[in-house]
Amino acid sequence: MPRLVKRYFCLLWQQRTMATLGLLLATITAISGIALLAVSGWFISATALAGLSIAGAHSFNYFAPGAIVRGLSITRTLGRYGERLTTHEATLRVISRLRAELFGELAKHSWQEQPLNNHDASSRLMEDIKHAEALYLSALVPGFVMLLCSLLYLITVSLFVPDIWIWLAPTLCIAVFFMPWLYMHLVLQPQDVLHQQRSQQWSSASSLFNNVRTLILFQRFTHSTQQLQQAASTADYSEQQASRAQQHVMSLSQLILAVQVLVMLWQGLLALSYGYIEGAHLFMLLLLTLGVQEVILTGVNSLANFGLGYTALKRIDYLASNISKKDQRQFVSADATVIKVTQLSYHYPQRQTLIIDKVNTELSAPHWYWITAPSGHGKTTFLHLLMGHLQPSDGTLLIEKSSAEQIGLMPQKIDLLRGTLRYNLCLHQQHSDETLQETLRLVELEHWFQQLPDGFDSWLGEGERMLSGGELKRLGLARLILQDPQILLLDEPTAGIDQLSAARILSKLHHHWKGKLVIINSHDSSLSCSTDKALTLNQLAEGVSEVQKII
Ligand SMILES: Nc1ncnc2c1ncn2[C@@H]1O[C@H](COP(=O)(O)OP(=O)(O)OP(=O)(O)O)[C@@H](O)[C@H]1O
Repeated sequence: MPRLVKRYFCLLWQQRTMATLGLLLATITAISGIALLAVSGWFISATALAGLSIAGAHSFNYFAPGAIVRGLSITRTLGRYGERLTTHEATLRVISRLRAELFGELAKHSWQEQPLNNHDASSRLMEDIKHAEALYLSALVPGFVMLLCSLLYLITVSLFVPDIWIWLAPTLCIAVFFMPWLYMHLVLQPQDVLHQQRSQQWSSASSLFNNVRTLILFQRFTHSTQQLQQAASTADYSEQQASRAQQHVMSLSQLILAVQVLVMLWQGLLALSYGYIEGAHLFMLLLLTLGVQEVILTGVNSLANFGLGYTALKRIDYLASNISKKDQRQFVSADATVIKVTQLSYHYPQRQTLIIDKVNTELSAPHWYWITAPSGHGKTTFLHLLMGHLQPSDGTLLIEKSSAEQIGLMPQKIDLLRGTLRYNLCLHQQHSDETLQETLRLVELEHWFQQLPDGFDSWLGEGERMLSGGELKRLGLARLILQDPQILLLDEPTAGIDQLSAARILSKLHHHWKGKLVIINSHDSSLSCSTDKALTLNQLAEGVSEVQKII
């Protein structure tokens, strides 16, 4: 059994009192509903028969059945309220724990390795979580009620008409087991595929709208809209198929239930002709059959929902167990900050070729290392391995006299958060205005800062004040300066900044980060200082690379 399925039932077990009470009340509600229909039907027909003669009308006991009908009606109402309270409470408790655990696991996801954050994948995930959460409320409760009511129905009718269960059991089994299976395969699974198609369509449409200008510029707009239309008509066709299948399955269900009523009527009439039962009882049994069928019709979806929920949990489990890799970097105490890389190899899960292959090197503070290599040769990948965002396929990364918190990365692409400049610089940390001003001076953003209307409280981001490419890089550097880690990893820190400014900023940072270990990915090693060291990532053969210390 998949780990998450076990975990789900474990969480449900923790709420067993509430969940069992919910099941019990749901069963009581359903049974009293069915009984109400049957007894009131019998009561009406028995009263009518009694009313045919004066003696019968006088001798008939109206009070007992009347009280039973009233009692059943009250039980059903109370049961329904109680059931809602308990089942919803239990579901809420299980869901909140399950969601917290799932999102906790997903937070460990290595976004570099699997692009889970794209619309298709996240929409699929949300749909799966929804199906999984519906397990108790939409599958277990109605499924349990359906099975129990069907069993009690068989026992009850057999008490009145012996051996009738032999005739009714096959149709009941088809309605209870085969129809949910059919419903899942013909209706729910195509609907699942449809959800995928619609979400792909949505992401293509949003990509189209976001890139209208580029597409028009390259004269590909008409082509893209045609593709979108094609995707839309495929999804429309799937939707038609799914709704047609749903109609067919529902008609088949009705047919099976009609057969069940006919079997009941046929066997009941036979029993009546042999004098085993009275007419009023036969009428009651027929109403009982109709009542049970209502429960079965709701239950059919529930067993199908169970299948969907189970598959969804299995899928999330697979995802979670494949993404939460343990940090393989080893941190040891020592006198100096050193990174020892031994036989380090890495390949992205989607690709078989190694991006980094058996790399051996030692990088120590207080030095600046410049990694230069042609584009696409794994420089960024190497930094993400050092940062712990990616885990090595092979080899070891030993980091001496430092901890995971003491390693900071300035990524190639600097994201601007929609918020104030202070928020964008501090990222939820506290720094005085003097420190922020000093930092802006280091990255030469002080002139830009002076033009801001509200100083550090000026809003930045889409629709507000945007920064140029070079200014964004400086903001990224400023964030790292404020974070102040022991080991600094800089990915293209000066791209987009003019050479003179870049040289000035780096010279200031050399002074500011004195004593630290700095590793830079850059295509412009001419900016390096005479004391810096260079590393080249040489691609030796297809997919084979090596870090080589050349100075
Ligand atoms: N998330 C990913 N999934 C699969 N392959 C990837 C992923 N990220 C990068 N790659 C591939 O790994 C290789 C190395 O990429 P990387 O970004 O490390 O190169 P780089 O040397 O930093 O390039 P650049 O100088 O252009 O920034 C490239 O061929 C790239 O296509």
